[in-house]
Amino acid sequence: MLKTFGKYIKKHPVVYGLVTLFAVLSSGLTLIPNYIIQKFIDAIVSNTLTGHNLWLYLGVFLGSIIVIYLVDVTWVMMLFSQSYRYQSELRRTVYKKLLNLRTPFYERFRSGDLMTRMTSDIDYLGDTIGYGFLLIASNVTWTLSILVIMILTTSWKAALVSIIPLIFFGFIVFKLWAKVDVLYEDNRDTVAKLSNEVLEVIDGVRVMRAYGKKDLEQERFQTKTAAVLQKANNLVLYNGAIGQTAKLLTGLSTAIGLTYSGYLISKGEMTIGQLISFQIYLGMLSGAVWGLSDIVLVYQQGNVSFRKIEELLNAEDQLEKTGHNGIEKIDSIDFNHYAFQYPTSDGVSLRNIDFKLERGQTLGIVGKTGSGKTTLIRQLLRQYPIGEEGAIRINGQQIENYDIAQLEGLIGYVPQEHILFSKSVGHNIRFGNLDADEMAMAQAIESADFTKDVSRMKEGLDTLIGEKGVSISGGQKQRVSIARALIREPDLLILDDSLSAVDAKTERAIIENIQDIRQNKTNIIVTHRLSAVAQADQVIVVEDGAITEIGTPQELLASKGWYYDQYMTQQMEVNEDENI
Ligand SMILES: Nc1ncnc2c1ncn2[C@@H]1O[C@H](COP(=O)(O)OP(=O)(O)OP(=O)(O)O)[C@@H](O)[C@H]1O
Repeated sequence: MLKTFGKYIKKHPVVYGLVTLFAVLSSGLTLIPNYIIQKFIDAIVSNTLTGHNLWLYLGVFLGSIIVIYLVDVTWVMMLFSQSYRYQSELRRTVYKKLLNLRTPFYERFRSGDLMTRMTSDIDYLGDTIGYGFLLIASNVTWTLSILVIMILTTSWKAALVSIIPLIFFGFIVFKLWAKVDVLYEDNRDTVAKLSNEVLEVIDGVRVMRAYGKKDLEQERFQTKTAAVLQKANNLVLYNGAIGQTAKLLTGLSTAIGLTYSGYLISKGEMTIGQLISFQIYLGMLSGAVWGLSDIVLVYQQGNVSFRKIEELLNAEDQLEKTGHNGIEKIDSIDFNHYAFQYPTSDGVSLRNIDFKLERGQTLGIVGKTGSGKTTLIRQLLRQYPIGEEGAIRINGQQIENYDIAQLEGLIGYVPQEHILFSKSVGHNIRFGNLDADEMAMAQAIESADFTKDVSRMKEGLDTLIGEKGVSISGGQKQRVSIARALIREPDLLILDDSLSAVDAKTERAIIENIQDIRQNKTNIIVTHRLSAVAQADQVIVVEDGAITEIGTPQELLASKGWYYDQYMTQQMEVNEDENI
């Protein structure tokens, strides 16, 4: 951490140079009022105080206080505004990293943990570089200045005797160093787990209520907060122990100093003014040492957060690096005896996948739940490392050779779980193509069969849809997501079970619109409802990660396999529905 901070400080030499200069200046100036008090008392005791001297002392005293105030305000302001700048720069860097990481990374890190890193950890780091620098700059220079002035203007013997307990305090703090680090990490991790719990509960609050688990969840939460409290108490115990030890030892230091000073006065080696001044210095020294002990806590807290942020910044998503070949359009997609296994899985999830899709064609992917349909789609989206067996080729070249961002730019993907932002309906659709004009918006909305829904909304496209689209229906969410993909006019459109929440008639209308407006573009439709792929050029049936049937819908019907059985069952269901 210190190395990284050092680099940052070197990058801003003017700010930190001035801050250090002002801190040293302030420490030096802070000693002036005390020195004036010493002079003033000695003048009274020795009966040498004149009116001129009195005004002089008062002037210097007040003047130094004002200058100290101005110097302190300036350097503390400079220091903290720089540490806020550090926080915001770091937050931007971490955010950029998060945007670049892919699925395997997000399977390893939980949302609550990531939130804690983005918020408290970055805050702590900002505090460390700000408050930590302040503690070092002011307390170290202050401690040294006080010691020097004590030795020079009061009694070096009394000064040396009095600092013995303070040296002992430094030793205790050093011993507790490692323990405090462990406690901080423990405490922080428990808080991160709790944040995760809160996020999950908020997400699933409706399910929880529906299952009558509110009280149970409350109890579980209480247990977790009790654990957080326990960890916090451990920390408080150590923090308190350090603080109280500091108080005890500084008290001891004062007592030793006072006794020894009394002895020196009786021997005529110290004046009353020096004694009072010495005691004030000793009080200041105790404060400075107390501040130095705070450095340990600030450092340890910052260090724990630093490790968490470093872990994020160094994280890999286990994906190969992006290729460098550019790609402007997708003319063909070719899976060649391709196999894939999830990094976290024991078994193979796709085996011997072999098919070819030409530009302008529509491919239907069907099969039982959990058979591997989404897994197959994820390969085209490069969400996971490419499997070691076989190949995926686009326009005849291995997919991994292409620049991922360019490839992503050619694909419009509508996932199973609809991710909507808590903004307006219009914003969510336009997100697919920020340059789209009103005509393109209207066209995409019409093709997604969403025009009527918009006209029924009081605020039209400006209707706010709340977090995760809470204020619109499941079918509406699906159609907003489809409109968002269509407005992009992608070379390849992938609908991953994206029509499950709309009725058969709406589904038919959307599929017809898509085929109509997307001539000469490629579509992949993953579905459980076979009617959605009845017009596809090619359909594959996936079972247990392998293609078991492939052909046109008519060919699959004729071969009387799974597709045929499923088709007949679904036809019967449709007939029953129509008869009701
Ligand atoms: N991230 C993952 N890590 C490990 N295994 C996974 C992961 N995602 C899915 N799987 C496994 O891969 C298999 C295929 O899952 P997939 O989601 O591709 O099925 P699917 O055919 O799309 O199912 P559904 O029709 O229910 O959406 C399942 O056995 C599933 O448990």
